[in-house]
Amino acid sequence: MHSDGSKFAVGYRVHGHLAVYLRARMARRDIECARTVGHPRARRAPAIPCPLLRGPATFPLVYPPQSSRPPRPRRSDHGPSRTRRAGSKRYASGGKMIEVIEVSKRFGSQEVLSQVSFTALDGEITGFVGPNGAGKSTVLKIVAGTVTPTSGSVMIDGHAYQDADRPGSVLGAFLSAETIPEHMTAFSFLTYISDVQGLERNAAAAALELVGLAKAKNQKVRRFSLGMRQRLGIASVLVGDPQNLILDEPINGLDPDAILWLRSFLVSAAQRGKSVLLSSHHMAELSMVANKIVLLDGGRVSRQGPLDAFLSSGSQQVYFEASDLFGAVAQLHLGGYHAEMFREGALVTNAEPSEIGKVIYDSGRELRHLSVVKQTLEETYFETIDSEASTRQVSETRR
Ligand SMILES: Nc1ncnc2c1ncn2[C@@H]1O[C@H](COP(=O)(O)OP(=O)(O)OP(=O)(O)O)[C@@H](O)[C@H]1O
Repeated sequence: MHSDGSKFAVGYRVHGHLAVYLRARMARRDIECARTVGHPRARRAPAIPCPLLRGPATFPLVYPPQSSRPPRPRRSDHGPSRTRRAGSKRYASGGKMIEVIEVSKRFGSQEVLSQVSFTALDGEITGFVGPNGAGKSTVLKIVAGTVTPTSGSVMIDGHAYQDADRPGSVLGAFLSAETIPEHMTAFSFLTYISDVQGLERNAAAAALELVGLAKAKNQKVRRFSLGMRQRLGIASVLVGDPQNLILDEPINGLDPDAILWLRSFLVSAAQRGKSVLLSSHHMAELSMVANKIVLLDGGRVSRQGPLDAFLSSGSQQVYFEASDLFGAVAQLHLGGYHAEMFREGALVTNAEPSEIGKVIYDSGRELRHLSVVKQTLEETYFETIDSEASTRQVSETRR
C-alpha cells in the first residue's frame, strides 16, 4: 500500500496495464484510462456450458460452437425492436458506436496513417485487416486513446472518448498481452482491475473462469504461455463488460478450444448489441464472424464494406462434375469458356451456372454436380492488396 493510503497507489510501482487503470482512477479525464476498464454491471447470465471450461460459463452462449454461422437473433437477446435485419449477421443496432474520422498519424517524418475513416456499428463485428505495418495497431491505439492522432478524431457512442463519464463502461481494449505485469498472478491482476473499476471481486474470478484460467489463477504471469497470456488479456477486457470492444490479434497463440470459445463469445457480444472491432490476420476466422471488413493498406483504407461484398466481388467460378469430363471441358473450350480440370470435376471462370449446365446438357453428357464457387476473403484480400501495389507502382513510375 502506498504511503497516502490509496489502494490504487500501488499501481505507480508497476508499468503498462496497471498504470493505465491507475490513471483511470486518479484522473478520470486522462484518455489512457479507458483502455480496458469497464463498467460494474457485469452480466449475470444463466450458466451455460462453455467449451473452454467444460463447466459453467457466465455469459449466454447463444452461438453453437459447431456452427460457422450465427443464428437468427432472438428478440429476447437484446430487447424489443432493436433488431434491424433478423436473419442477417447484423445482430442488433443502435447507431454508430466507434467512428474513426479522417485520422492521420505521423511518427517523426514517417506518415503511418492517412485520412483513415470507418465506423464499427452497434451489434456488428467489424474485421480489421491489412498487411504487417499497414497501421492497424496504431489505429486501435488511437481508438483506445493511448496514441494521439496527428489529425482527425475518434468518436465513441457519439462522444469524444476523453469526455466519457465512465470510460470503462464505454470501451474495453485488448491491445497486447505483453503489457501485463509479469510479477503478478492472474488473479491479483484481475482483482486489481476489478477494484479500480469498482466491481465486485467475484467479477475477476468469473472472468478467469470464462477464459479457462481458473486453475492457473495463482500462477505468476511470467510462468504463462503465450496462449495463457492472451486469455488473461482477454479476461481483463471482459471483467468490466464494456459496450464496445476492440481486440488486436486476440487469436494469436490460442489453442483450437480457445478460438472456438472466443468466436462464440464475440458473436454473442454482438448479438447483445455490442460493437466489436477485431483486428486479425486469420481471414478464415474473420469470415466466420465478421459483418463488415475494413482493409487497411499503407496507412489508408483501401476498401471497406459488408463481408458478403468481399466474398462475392471477385471473378465467379462455376464447379461442375459430369460424365465424359474431358469431352465436357473440350466442349466448353469450343464455346469460348475457360475451363480447367479440378478434383473430380472442372472449374469454369467468369461464367453463369445456367450457361454451363446448358452446354453440358446440350452436348448429351450427364451433369452430376453444378455449383458456384465464391471467392474467399483471403483471395479478395490478396487481390485488393495486389491491385493497390500495382497502382502504386504505376504512379511511382510515372513520376
Ligand atoms: N511508436 C512508434 N514510433 C515510430 N513508429 C511506429 C510506432 N508505432 C508504430 N510505428 C510504425 O507504424 C507503422 C505501422 O505499425 P502498426 O503496428 O500500426 O502496423 P500493423 O498494421 O498493426 O502491423 P502488424 O500487422 O505487423 O501488427 C510501422 O511502420 C511501425 O514501424
